[in-house]
Amino acid sequence: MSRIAYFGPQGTFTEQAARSLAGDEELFPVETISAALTSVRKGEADAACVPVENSVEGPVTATLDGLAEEAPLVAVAEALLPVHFTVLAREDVETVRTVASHPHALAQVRLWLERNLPEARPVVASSTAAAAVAVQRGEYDAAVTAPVAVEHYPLRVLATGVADVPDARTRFLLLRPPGRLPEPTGADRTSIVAAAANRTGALAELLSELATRGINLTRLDARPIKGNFGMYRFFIDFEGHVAEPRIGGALAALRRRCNNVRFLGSHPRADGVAATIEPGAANDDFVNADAWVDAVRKGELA
Ligand SMILES: O=C(O)C(=O)C[C@]1(C(=O)O)C=C[C@@H](O)C=C1
Repeated sequence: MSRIAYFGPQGTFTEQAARSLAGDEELFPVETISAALTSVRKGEADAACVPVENSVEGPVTATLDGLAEEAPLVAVAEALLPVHFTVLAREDVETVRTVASHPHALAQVRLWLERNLPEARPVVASSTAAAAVAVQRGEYDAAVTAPVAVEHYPLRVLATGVADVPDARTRFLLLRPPGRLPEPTGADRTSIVAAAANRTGALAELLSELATRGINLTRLDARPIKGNFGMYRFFIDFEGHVAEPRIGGALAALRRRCNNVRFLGSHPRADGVAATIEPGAANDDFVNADAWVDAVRKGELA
């Protein structure tokens, strides 16, 4: 049976995302994002489920860095979860003095903590569920967790539905080694990571390859190339599927221009939003234009 490694332990948001993406695969938790990616690279898992971006706190850098380095992995599916938290504490705690969670979770409840647990010092844990485990062990007084965590960690519920920003969401990826790609649906997302050359206008040139083909970006993040101070790689997500001529053409152009470009997948969007098509930038426009050039080359048209 195939297996999906997810960023755990049990009771994380990532587990919920993995359950929503899994078919009959067996799920197993690992302690870190990097361990989830490694288990696929080593063949211990067929796929990994990890968070990639949050609407309040931005990119999950461990995922981005882990995808840019070592053996390639590609995203074949994504999940988008609404994020509101439950705050759990040990029964014996009267005043909460320490509250643990994943850094992305703490960032999403900063105001709530200041107002409701003013004496609590925030402490970073490897995940929301790891924070609940630490509270059970007596290391901290309270944890900011996913709502499902209470089913795994019987702690006292101090608050539910906690979120500084209503409608916060996190997007998760299901990653596999390169192989067959999901079919295009018309509402797809393609992801790449590219290192632009270190010269004036290099990033603008790279982005213009997408803009001139009418390709709408959905995310752009820069991450340092470790060991090269001042050098960055760019993670770019955009609408469309590599099977489409305009997307294929853009990737070929980026391959020509960039020091380094890695394909990170084309898969259906979880929100089902169809790609924006600018006038003259539909797939048929590209196919017809190529057919015209072919005919011109053969002397059949002018
Ligand atoms: O710790 C978890 O429960 C996770 O799944 C990680 C994570 C994240 O990395 O953003 C997922 C969703 C929430 O935004 C908080 C934490």
